[in-house]
Amino acid sequence: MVTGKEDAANNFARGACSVGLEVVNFVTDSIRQILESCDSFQGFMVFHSVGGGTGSGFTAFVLDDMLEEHGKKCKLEVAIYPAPEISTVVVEPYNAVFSTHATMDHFNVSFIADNEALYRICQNHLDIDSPTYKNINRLVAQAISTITSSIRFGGPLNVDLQEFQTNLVPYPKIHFPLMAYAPVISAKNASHEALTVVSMTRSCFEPQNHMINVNAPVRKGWLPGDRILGQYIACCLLYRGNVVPKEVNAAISFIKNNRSIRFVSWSPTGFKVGINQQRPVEVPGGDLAGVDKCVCLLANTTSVAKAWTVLNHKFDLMFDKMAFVHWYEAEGMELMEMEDARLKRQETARRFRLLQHLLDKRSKLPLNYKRLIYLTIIRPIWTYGVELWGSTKPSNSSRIQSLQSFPTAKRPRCRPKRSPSDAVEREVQGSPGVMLFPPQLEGQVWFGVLSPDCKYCI
Ligand SMILES: Nc1nc2c(ncn2[C@@H]2O[C@H](COP(=O)(O)OP(=O)(O)OP(=O)(O)O)[C@@H](O)[C@H]2O)c(=O)[nH]1
Repeated sequence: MVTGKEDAANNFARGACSVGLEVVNFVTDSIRQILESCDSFQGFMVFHSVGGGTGSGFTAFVLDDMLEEHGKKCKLEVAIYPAPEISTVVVEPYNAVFSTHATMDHFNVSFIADNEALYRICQNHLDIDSPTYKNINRLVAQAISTITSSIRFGGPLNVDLQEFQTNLVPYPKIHFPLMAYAPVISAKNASHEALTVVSMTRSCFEPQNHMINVNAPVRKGWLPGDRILGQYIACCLLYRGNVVPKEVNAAISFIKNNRSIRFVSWSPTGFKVGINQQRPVEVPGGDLAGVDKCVCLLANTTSVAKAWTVLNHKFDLMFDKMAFVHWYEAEGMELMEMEDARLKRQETARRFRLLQHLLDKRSKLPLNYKRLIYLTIIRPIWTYGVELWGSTKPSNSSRIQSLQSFPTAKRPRCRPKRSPSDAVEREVQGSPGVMLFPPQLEGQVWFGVLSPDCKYCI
């Protein structure tokens, strides 16, 4: 354990440059010593908040230092993000944006939570009027314990750390899944609750049980005309305790058939499941009741863009007036760096929003915008392979593969009757007679006019 008396005064730059510099060697040496004593070192799990100076700046600094040695190891992050309404630090938006900018390339998966959502869960389910950090930390700890249980105990369907990233991250940098945990029941109500796998799973998908608040109202002017409806891209359901695969399958089909829970159309399997037979353990005398089973949901959903929209807006309000910027400059940060961080953050939020528009069937997005999405996101994935294919049926992958190798060069004016790009094409074909060709056509997207007598045209 490394401790110190001086803090970073809520300043990312102080944690990342001046004060951080004094202790970074001591910290990295301690980490190295721990790693040397590991039998089977899988990767790092980093827990921090991004609102203050130490959690944001110093974490980024230490990670930079460790990168050379352990660049290939899996790095997971559990981060406390600024909540939309409650805030304990004025410069929180700066620290959060700089921290995300600095660590975006280091972390493979970032599980995000915010204190507002955690307070709400404690109030609604544990009947605590004024939750403290102890209450909310215990709740988050239960979820993290479920995530790591497969490393510590055996089970019929174990999930290791590497598998999270493969299953949860469909595109580079879209790696911010939300967390939900069930059951959250207070010790005094435990005897009244009937606990089934279906009910637990369903409650994880209810937005009010998510550990990040994505339901905050988007205020007028923040994102004109942009209604962010969450669509699940990929989910990990990690069960613990007295759970059998048959019950899990029933719960998943219940979720899939529930019309209020929306999934993207292009992720056919959508669920990664882990089952561990070790029952959850409660803190003696704690708020959470002891139960014989639990589930933790990790879900990559487009609704997370809402959280960033709120954060970016707050950042812009201050940065446009250059408010508080001198504190960061005084600690060695340059204005260019700050501007760069803002742009990178906006870019990530934009990518999430693009996906949302593309996937919403009622989308009125202009054709050129959809084409841009196809070019920048979808096509590279199809061309260079996507990790989610690992979980598709072999028959499906060979079909996708064969369609990718379709000798389109011979018929550059037509497309196959059925192609993996159907969903995209349906969206893109906003106007009659316009169509999109498969990605192999000399690195270009082709638009052409349908030929009525061509057997490859629909
Ligand atoms: N969930 C949770 N949030 C916390 C806890 N401690 C602090 N926070 C939140 O984390 C954010 C930053 O907290 P600080 O403790 O000021 O940050 P720090 O990383 O220590 O940075 P400096 O104080 O500037 O060195 C605030 O929004 C707090 O509300 C905790 O124990 N649990």
